[in-house]
Amino acid sequence: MALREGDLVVIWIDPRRVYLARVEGGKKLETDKGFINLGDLIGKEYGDVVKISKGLAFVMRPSLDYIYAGLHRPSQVLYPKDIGYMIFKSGISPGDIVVEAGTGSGFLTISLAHFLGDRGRVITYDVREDMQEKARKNVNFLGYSDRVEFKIGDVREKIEERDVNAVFLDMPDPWLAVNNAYKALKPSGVLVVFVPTTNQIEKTYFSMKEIGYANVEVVELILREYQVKENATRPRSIGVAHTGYIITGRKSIKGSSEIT
Ligand SMILES: C[S@@+](CC[C@H](N)C(=O)[O-])C[C@H]1O[C@@H](n2cnc3c(N)ncnc32)[C@H](O)[C@@H]1O
Repeated sequence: MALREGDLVVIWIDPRRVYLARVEGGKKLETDKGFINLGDLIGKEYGDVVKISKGLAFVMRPSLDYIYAGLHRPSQVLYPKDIGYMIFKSGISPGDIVVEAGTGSGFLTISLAHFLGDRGRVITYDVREDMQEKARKNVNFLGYSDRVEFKIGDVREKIEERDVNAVFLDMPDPWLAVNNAYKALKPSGVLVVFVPTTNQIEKTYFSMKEIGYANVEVVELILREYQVKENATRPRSIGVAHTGYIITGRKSIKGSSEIT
């Protein structure tokens, strides 16, 4: 289908130059490899290769991986390998309602909104208004504003929602919020927590067990990227060595003391 004014596109020049933009008459995307007039994309199609001032660019339909690469990130963000597993373990489906804290740059928020679809809803809390303003820009830019509700609030003190399908916590002291998450969840709903250090695991794990979560598990996902060269294919020597740990558990209405 031909591209129209307002369509979202990924402009791929090379692996280190991937840009997220909207087709817009009179607007330019400037890069160190040349510029592209975004209005010139009207009538082109996803998959086309177009001329830019100093070479060529591939015009792609935005998928979550390139949306991720193209957005601004004012805070430490979750990595795709962790987000993928967190969504998988949460048991959520399109159309579900989830609560999240903290919003940060909104990368998990966006991934959840993308996955939950038009009928789904993400209620995202942060204590910092400035963080949410930046995340809101990312959410609006992607056209997901109807799927996301921003709330300023400390989830250690209160989570207003009830009967939600899943709660996601990426904040410094999640063990102080697991009780409020328990109250917010539907029976059998899943709490998913991300923490970067091992001392946070123990505090979170034992708080969850004490409150009555069942199936409490902790994992770390290790991702290794490869460079592929003839007769020299091997793991890349640079990359992200550590991200964090994922703790998951389900709300059990009877309490989890007899269930491990
Ligand atoms: C590491 S960032 C979250 C990044 C986010 N998951 C992403 O992928 O972009 C942590 C955020 O938690 C917020 N935060 C810290 N304590 C909180 C609390 N008690 N309640 C709500 N938000 C909190 C911080 O202001 C910060 O924006």
